[in-house]
Amino acid sequence: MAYVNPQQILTVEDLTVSFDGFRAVDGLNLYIAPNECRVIIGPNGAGKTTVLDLICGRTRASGGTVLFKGRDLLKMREDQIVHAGVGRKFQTPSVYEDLTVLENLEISYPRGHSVWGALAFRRDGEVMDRIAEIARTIFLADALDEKAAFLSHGQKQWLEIGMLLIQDPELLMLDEPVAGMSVAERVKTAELLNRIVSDRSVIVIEHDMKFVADIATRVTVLHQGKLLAEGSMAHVQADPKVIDVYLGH
Ligand SMILES: Nc1ncnc2c1ncn2[C@@H]1O[C@H](COP(=O)(O)OP(=O)(O)OP(=O)(O)O)[C@@H](O)[C@H]1O
Repeated sequence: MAYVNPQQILTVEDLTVSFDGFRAVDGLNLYIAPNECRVIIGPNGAGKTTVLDLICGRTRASGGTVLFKGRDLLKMREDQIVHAGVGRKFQTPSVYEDLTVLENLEISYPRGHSVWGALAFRRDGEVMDRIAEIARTIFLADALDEKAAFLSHGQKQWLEIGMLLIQDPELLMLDEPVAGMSVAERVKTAELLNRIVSDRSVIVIEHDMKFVADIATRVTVLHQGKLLAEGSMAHVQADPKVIDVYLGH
């Protein structure tokens, strides 16, 4: 059994992946605390999305360690990682357009792994209470019967976050969640993330620095697959290396 540091929910050490000899992520260390919102920033191609792909099992690492509550994620399949409590949202929203908000949340409700569990699923009180709670959290309580196709882009992003939240992940990873959102939607998304982080840790990849300032507990700056800087928003914003490769552009 690996040593579990209660100060960290996720321990990433010396994480490396090479694509045909090119190191997209190169010896990365990352330590995520419970109830932390960590924002990863950096120029295009820095390796940000690849880091999330490695943590969620979508891409296989060439080397290093990824421990989630002491469990070695690099030895687990993508579905096992989800089941262990790691949720991942990709950049483009992937909701079921033909289903209503309620149905999208309902099919995302965890109900065990067996086929029988899925078949025996009922809209019981517990499930409906949870759906109502999540719908309030994602600002869609009044849109439960709306088909997802008719939602705005921002609302689709929130719905997808809700589909992850209903599984109650202890670590939620979001890739550019406010891309394409209006200013008002960005403000509400920051409010949403600040609320949900009281029950879990969140890792967000983001380019909008106003949004980063609104949500980040700490900021990690990647450059060419390596850690360039880390700390509070004020700390990384004042770092000449960060200004040079990213913020100054
Ligand atoms: N499966 C892959 N095969 C080959 N190269 C890849 C693969 N995935 C990522 N890369 C390369 O790794 C580098 C890092 O890509 P990644 O998408 O992680 O960067 P990023 O920091 O998320 O960039 P952006 O801000 O543009 O999304 C890029 O040069 C990319 O082309």
